[in-house]
Amino acid sequence: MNKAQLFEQIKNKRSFLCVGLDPVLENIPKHLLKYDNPVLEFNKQIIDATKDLCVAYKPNTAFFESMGLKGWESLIRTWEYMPKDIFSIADAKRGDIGNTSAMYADAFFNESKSQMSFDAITVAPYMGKDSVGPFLSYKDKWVILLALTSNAGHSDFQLHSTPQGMLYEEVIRISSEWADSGQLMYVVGATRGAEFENIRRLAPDNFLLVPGIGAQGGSLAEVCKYGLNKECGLLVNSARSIIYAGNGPDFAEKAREEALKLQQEMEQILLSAGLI
Ligand SMILES: O=C(O)c1cc(=O)[nH]c(=O)n1[C@@H]1O[C@H](COP(=O)(O)O)[C@@H](O)[C@H]1O
Repeated sequence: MNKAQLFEQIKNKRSFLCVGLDPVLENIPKHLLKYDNPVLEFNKQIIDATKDLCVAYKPNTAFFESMGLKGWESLIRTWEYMPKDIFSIADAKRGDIGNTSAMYADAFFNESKSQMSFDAITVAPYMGKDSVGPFLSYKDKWVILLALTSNAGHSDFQLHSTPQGMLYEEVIRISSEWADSGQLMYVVGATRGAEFENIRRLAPDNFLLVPGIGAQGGSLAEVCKYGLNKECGLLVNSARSIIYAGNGPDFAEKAREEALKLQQEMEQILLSAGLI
């Protein structure tokens, strides 16, 4: 999916919500345990309940990898089940020397090898251009580079001063020479609302993947104040606050109610900004 198609979807659905699919077997409703693959059933029902309200799904691969063979199967089947007009993000946070990154890229982009072909993957920038390049060589796919993350530990490295500015600013400045805003997005945590003005100066046209709304306490209004651009430019992710809104037989309806609240808030923001 290209940038224009993503923006079209945002306008049509009046939403820039990304639903995080981070299933934990112990937390999913007990009545699903009778299914052969409870995690897959959980994901399918969440997708059915939210697909008209969100523009992206982001399974975090850790939640699948931790379940071994069955987990990989759940990830593949979940990807297959996602409507293909919805942006799909493999939140895998990969990055290694070039020939290894090429294998990671195949793992999430090359359907003929791995049975999955996500639209985007999250990538750690730490190892530099030759580690990110193999992901970018898939020209119709997106790389979402970690810039300023939502966790407390972001200050350990990302806020360190360099002669040119903070390290996360360098990540954005340097990486923006590797690909344009049609292929490169950045992760910026919602918990860093005040930094969005600065980030938009460095990356005016890139989409930003913004996790940290909901369970981590980030504010949608604060993110949007400076984060919106002329093509919306934001994919705001929430996982736990949506997928675990309920844990009884009506969990999917509860998830929908939470997603709807966010979609309605987003609709007002898009209207106020004159984007719809
Ligand atoms: O890359 C990410 O998605 C990510 C980056 C970041 O800085 N913070 C962050 O929370 N995430 C992911 O976003 C999701 C947040 O989930 P909730 O806090 O449950 O909404 C998890 O899958 C995290 O791994």
